[in-house]
Amino acid sequence: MVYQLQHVSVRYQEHDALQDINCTIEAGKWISVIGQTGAGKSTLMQVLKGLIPVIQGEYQIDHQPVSKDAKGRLQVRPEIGYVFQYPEHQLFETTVARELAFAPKQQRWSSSQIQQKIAEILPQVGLSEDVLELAPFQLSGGQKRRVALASILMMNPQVLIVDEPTAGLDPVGRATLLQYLQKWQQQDNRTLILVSHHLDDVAQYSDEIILMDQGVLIGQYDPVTLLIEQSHLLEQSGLILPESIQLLQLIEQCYGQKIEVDSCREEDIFARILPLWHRKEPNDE
Ligand SMILES: Nc1ncnc2c1ncn2[C@@H]1O[C@H](COP(=O)(O)OP(=O)(O)OP(=O)(O)O)[C@@H](O)[C@H]1O
Repeated sequence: MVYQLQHVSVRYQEHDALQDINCTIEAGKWISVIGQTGAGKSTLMQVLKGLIPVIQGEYQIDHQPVSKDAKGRLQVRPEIGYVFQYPEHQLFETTVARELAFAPKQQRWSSSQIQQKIAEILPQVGLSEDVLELAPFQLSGGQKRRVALASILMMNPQVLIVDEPTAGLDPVGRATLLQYLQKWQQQDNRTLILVSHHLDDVAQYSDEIILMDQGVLIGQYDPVTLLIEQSHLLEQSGLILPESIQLLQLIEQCYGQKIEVDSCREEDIFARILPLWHRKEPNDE
């Protein structure tokens, strides 16, 4: 599947939330959307999911225009799973098992189909069957978020939008959740769209990054192009570079030498920095 926005604008009352957006989301990739608060990230995601209409421009799926009326936009929804920011606020059933079964029951799945799917999904999000009979309010923040994610994965979306999934989680919880998302995405050529303020997370996992600023799409880049070669764009948009890349820049300045990198993953950056560090003192030829 290919999702394309062509010259799309969205307005809330008098405020332009998205202005003349062009972007292409291709299947099988991890695409991150970054930008400061109010940049238009969630609005862009709602357009992709078909939740809000575009006032100008066109939304196409596999080169076919998506109808602008509510009925046409409804057809987009099943194939795209959307985990909202703070999804735990949307857990409303009395037990986790009932929560996970809710949407499949609406689609008239049999009980055994539901049980089979729950058994498949729980380990994918790092939950054990022990949580099934617990009430959502008995779970930790991280567990609630995983239950919310599991309830969306139950319906087999091929595209998953996750809006700030790591907000409020500690570093271990963040890494664990993102690793589960990566495993999910890498199976079956799936597409994951991560909305995030955390450039560290984005640098670690993305195939492509969409940078937004004040309703404008600044560009869609691979991580090395944006975080290394065009890092001034991030600074202009008020975003702070990951610490590993700040360190890379500092070492380049100290040694007066450009360090070539082909990945923005923290471990790959350190693998390039350390040999130079061990070899010589700064500016000591
Ligand atoms: N329902 C709405 N009615 C009016 N204005 C809105 C509405 N939703 C969003 N906006 C405005 O549109 C702009 C873009 O909002 P959006 O939520 O898309 O930004 P964002 O980048 O996702 O921000 P955040 O990182 O804080 O979630 C903001 O100025 C916001 O105040």
